[in-house]
Amino acid sequence: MAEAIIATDLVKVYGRGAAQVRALDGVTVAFGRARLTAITGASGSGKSTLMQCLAGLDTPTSGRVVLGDTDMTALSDRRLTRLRLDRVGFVFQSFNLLPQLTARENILLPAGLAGRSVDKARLRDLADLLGIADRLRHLPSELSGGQQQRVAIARAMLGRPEVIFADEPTGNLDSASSEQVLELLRTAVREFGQTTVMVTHDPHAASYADRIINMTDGQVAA
Ligand SMILES: Nc1ncnc2c1ncn2[C@@H]1O[C@H](COP(=O)(O)OP(=O)(O)OP(=O)(O)O)[C@@H](O)[C@H]1O
Repeated sequence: MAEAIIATDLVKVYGRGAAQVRALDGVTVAFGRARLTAITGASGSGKSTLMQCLAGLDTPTSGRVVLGDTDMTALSDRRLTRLRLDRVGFVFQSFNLLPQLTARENILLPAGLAGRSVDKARLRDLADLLGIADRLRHLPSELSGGQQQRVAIARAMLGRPEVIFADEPTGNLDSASSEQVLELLRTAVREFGQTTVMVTHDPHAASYADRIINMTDGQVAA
């Protein structure tokens, strides 16, 4: 199957009564395997809500999300947590590294939580590819923002998850570090066939994608 994720008729409503917001207003969209897809749109258009629903971090009010052959919207919270650990990788704007752990320990954390054995050779190769091989023993506070984000990308890639979700991955980076991070996400797609979905409001970041999905008022614009 050429699609890694298929979302059908996704609706997400926050709040009630007069304060009600339809953050997603009937979104149907598919994400191709081994492709880098960017989700763009104005502030408040529903980008983050869509990503949260696709990644199983939030539950849509109605509609369906299918990852591979699994209907995520039919899963219990416990199974959804397990699915995220086993099959999804995350990269966030704020890096989300644990400050008391070294770069290496941060990279290994999801594998530890999932009870997966670690491919040490892959860890070395990834660290080389991402240019952090000599930083692995350092704490996040001893790394630049760009290095921290590359550690977060290594963490997301190590277990070869079916999909990597990146939420504004360059939002806290200077332009040189942003270029590096975007090149590395492209490399992940090209070299490892890693399906990647990136939320960004930056047109330049979106230009690295194979495909751009534009959100307007909770809908995918034509
Ligand atoms: N937890 C929440 N409770 C209530 N309303 C919310 C919540 N999360 C998002 N919203 C609303 O849903 C709409 C879509 O928000 P969302 O964060 O998905 O937009 P976005 O496109 O990612 O915006 P930005 O680029 O500013 O991050 C907005 O109107 C927002 O205020």
